Amino acid sequence: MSAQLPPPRLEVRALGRVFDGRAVVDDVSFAIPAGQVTCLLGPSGCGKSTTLRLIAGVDMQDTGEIYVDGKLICDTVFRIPPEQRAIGLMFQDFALFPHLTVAENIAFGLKGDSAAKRARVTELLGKVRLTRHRDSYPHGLSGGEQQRVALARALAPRPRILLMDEPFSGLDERLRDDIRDETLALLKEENTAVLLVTHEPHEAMRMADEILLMRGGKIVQRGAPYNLYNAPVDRAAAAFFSDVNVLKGQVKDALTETAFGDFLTPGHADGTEIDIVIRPQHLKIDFDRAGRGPAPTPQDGTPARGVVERARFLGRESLVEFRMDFDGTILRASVPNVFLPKPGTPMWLMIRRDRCFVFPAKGAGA
Ligand SMILES: Nc1ncnc2c1ncn2[C@@H]1O[C@H](COP(=O)(O)OP(=O)(O)OP(=O)(O)O)[C@@H](O)[C@H]1O
Repeated sequence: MSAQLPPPRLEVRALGRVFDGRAVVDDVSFAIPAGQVTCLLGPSGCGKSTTLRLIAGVDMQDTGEIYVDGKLICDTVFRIPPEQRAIGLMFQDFALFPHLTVAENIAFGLKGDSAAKRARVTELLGKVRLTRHRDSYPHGLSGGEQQRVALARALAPRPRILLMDEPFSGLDERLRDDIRDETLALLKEENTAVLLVTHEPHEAMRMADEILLMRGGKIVQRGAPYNLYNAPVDRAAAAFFSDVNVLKGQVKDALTETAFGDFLTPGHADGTEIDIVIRPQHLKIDFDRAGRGPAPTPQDGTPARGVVERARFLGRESLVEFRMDFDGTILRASVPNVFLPKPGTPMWLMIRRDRCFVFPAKGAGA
């Protein structure tokens, strides 16, 4: 007999919320199993926090259902109140109780006998490395320490699901990556199902098992970070994760001609406007040899000449902007380490064909 998979910890089906006649959350469906971190990623105003609020039960959807461990907790008529949903919450401002000690803050949502409560608080204090701050008050702690108290408090009652709304945005930029990594390790240890809302692609890439990319109330793409970065559904999805260059062209006989050679664009009618999208790190640069550039290759197509407009050192890499001879377009190339050619220097660019994304210009998603 085959073992049956448990239902997902959290499942939402066709969730919708309308404000002032506008669908702010529009047909959103997803599921999160135990131990998985899912990031709801998107620009400001796309409906991330509203989705979280519906799941938390502080707002009610107009359409759709929410399930925890396969049990319906809310549809448009039936609704389990927020405090009975076994859902933990953690927000940007941490919302610690200032008049309670660290241990009392962590114990706040715990039920049961006091020995069990004390044991759970002691366990979590150890896990978030705050044992020596047990009797301190929140105002005496650093931002990172306060974040760890908030995390411990949210996890203390062993919620089935933890909802996190921009939980790192109030922290010092230099600390954030370490705190993200520590938080992720603890979430995995506790085997929690996590829905984390963020507008930062870097954070989603670092934290998520699965990313739900949201735009205009809808999930436009979902998948592992690698897949979203390397196979975006449209130009806006590509541009959400990094700066991009866009070459424009028009389909003729299943090909799109550009200054970098022809691209195969099958399945598009003649005359369709095409965007060829390429990230700056996938441009190759070569020197100009008396007006000549490198030979074309199947991988990189035809080189095109440009002139350095400006070059900046950004730490790990240098960003060089070129004004291209073919039509004055500016293209940006990212080069590891220090590469700072002088403005006006002629150079040749090639684009890595295997790293280009081809989209019809209509429906660019922007
Ligand atoms: N109670 C409300 N009444 C009317 N409009 C609302 C309400 N709550 C949210 N909105 C609108 O819904 C849209 C989505 O808001 P939401 O807070 O979910 O976005 P978000 O993606 O979380 O953005 P941010 O990262 O800026 O918080 C916004 O245009 C917002 O103004």
